[in-house]
Amino acid sequence: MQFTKMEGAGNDYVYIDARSQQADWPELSRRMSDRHFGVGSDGLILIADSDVADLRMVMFNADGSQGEMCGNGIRCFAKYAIERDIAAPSDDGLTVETLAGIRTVVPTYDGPRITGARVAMGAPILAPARLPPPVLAYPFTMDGFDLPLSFVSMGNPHAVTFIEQAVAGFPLHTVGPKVEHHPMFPRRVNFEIVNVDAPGKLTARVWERGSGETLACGTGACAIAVAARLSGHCGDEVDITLPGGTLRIQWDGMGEVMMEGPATEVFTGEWAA
Ligand SMILES: N[C@H](CCC[C@H](N)C(=O)O)C(=O)O
Repeated sequence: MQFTKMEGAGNDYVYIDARSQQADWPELSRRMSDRHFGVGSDGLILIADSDVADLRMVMFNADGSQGEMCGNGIRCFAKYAIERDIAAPSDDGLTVETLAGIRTVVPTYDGPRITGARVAMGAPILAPARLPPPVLAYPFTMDGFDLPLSFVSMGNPHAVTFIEQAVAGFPLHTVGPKVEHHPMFPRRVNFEIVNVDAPGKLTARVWERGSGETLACGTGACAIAVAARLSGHCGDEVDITLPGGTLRIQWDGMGEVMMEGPATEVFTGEWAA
């Protein structure tokens, strides 16, 4: 089975054209994501046909669970589809059906090559089930750390915390899974820790639901930007520096969140297992 490895700000996925083939995709994501016995990736992304958009993106985390949306992934998805003439973007961009809704991706070019994209990521959802929105700085502690949480959904759930301690030294690999699996989050949660370096300049790390720490998270960066603006840490535009790269996010406090970032094809291969 042919696959293509791509990454957006270091958040790397295996891409497979599934329009005319079927497989046990959750199991394949688990096996292909393994960084020793498989290809090595944060998960699997399928190109599929859609009745309501140019194409449909189906996304699986490394543990085989399905994510509603993937911000870094959708930029690479658009590059994959356009460069292989699977779909042609209109002047408004490529429309992609996801479980979070239809998203529009506008590719950015360096000559003939697509090197990134600008994505309309939808409006944030601030109302978790049983708490009055917006939920900012919800009192929460874990392993002795004070981690006031802001809840933001971009179609997938995020819990964002702003901390004084440098995120680089935070024990994310011990605290992250405990937040991801906390009973407060019946569908688990993506967990972001953030430093406010300066107005409009944030540094963050992400523990992703179903994949562990990734080098970047597109929906997570959007959730961070929304929580930061609502908390007074930034205005309408913010650069979020993650271990794998920097994503530029814009949100005017009302409409859709806009995300800009890179998209890179690394290699193609044949899955033999
Ligand atoms: N782990 C996420 C899906 C991938 C999101 C992330 N890689 C992105 O770029 O948005 C979830 O289960 O909601």
